Amino acid sequence: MFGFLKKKFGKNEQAESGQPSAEEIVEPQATEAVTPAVDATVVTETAVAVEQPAVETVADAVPARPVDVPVEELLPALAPSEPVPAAAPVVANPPATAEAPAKRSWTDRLKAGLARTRQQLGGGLASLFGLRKIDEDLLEELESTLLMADCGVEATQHLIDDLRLRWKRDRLETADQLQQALADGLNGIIAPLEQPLDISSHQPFIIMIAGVNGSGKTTSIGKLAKYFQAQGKSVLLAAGDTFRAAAREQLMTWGERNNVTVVAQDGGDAAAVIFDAISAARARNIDIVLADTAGRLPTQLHLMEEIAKVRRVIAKADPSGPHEVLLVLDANIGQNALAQVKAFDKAIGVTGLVVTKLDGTAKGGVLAAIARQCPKPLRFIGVGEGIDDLQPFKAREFVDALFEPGAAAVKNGAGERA
Ligand SMILES: Nc1nc2c(ncn2[C@@H]2O[C@H](COP(=O)(O)OP(=O)(O)OP(=O)(O)O)[C@@H](O)[C@H]2O)c(=O)[nH]1
Repeated sequence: MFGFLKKKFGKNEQAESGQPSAEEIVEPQATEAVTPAVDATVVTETAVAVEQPAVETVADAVPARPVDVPVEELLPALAPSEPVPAAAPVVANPPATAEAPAKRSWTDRLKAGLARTRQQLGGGLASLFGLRKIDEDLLEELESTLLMADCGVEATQHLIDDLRLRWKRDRLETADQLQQALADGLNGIIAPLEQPLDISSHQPFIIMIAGVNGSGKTTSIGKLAKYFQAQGKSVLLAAGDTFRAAAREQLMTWGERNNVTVVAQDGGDAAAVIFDAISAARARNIDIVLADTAGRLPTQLHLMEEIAKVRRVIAKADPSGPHEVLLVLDANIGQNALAQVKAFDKAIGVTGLVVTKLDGTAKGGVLAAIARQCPKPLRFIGVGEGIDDLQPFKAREFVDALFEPGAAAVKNGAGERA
């Protein structure tokens, strides 16, 4: 919490005019393995791209790069002898104990992560259902419970209407039956959000990551890098959060952990870093580019304009890109997520969502609100800080974790209609 505040304050005063000082391509373990010839290809390709007339139209976004500058000057960190900056923490082998909790299955972690929302929803329902008969008063109380779990007015109304219908039509009597009906109703609402990200259409597949300060962008990039690597894909990270000094190091740490190349720059222009990262990825036949961006609030209009520009520059680097614009939402913000989706969508055309920190909140119902009011494919959900704590969203799995079968009856020792 305090760390978050610290970061937030450190970043709100973002300098917009910083120029790049030193650009780096950091390859945690493979620095020696990359031959100068490969590096030269990367830079050459970058230079060629810059020569294209179209790029000149975004000169305001990308610092002008003389095309005849020697390779070493353009991207000095490409030289194999260049060491990783001292400021970059090296976590090549994180302590085994740090990863130990991640040995639990995803289902277990999801259940544990959703404990607070389950307590709000499932537990709240258990106490509602357990001791009384199903009637309109109970439905009314249920409505409040759903609203308190941040399901939002629209989704809540929909769920209650659906429940009333099932209660009468299916003659529901027991707490478990009602809970099951609610689970089915919720599943019906959020199932359309389940649209797994297909990265097979382009190579490199460029994923731009956006969101407000501290929503979990950089952490999610680290987790995604591991996730995609596990699918047999090669990944390159672009340290496009050039405003917060620690963000670059944070990304490098994730790069170290996953043995993934990170293209970074000491300060300077996010668009330029991402542009170069795309060129590097193309030269190296990388499958996926994960491009970080600085956090910003939708109310910071100049920063929203800046991120729109970053998006345009990505399109200059690859006319078909970005192939995915992921908005990272902190589940703790509840209903505010809706405003964030709308604002970022307007600025950069959001194509998918990541909802993080579902483990720290009782507001997991916000997924229902998103599904009803601003449906965007929910690609991934995060339920913890561990590297494996981010996985593709699966509606039924989510609902099952929220409503464990039998919870209502067990919790109260009585599930039958009174
Ligand atoms: N509990 C929990 N913490 C998370 C999750 N995802 C991210 N975090 C934490 O949230 C904090 C902020 O994450 P960052 O990845 O730095 O967020 P960011 O959006 O890159 O931040 P800025 O660059 O400041 O905008 C870190 O302490 C993360 O460990 C999650 O799913 N659960």
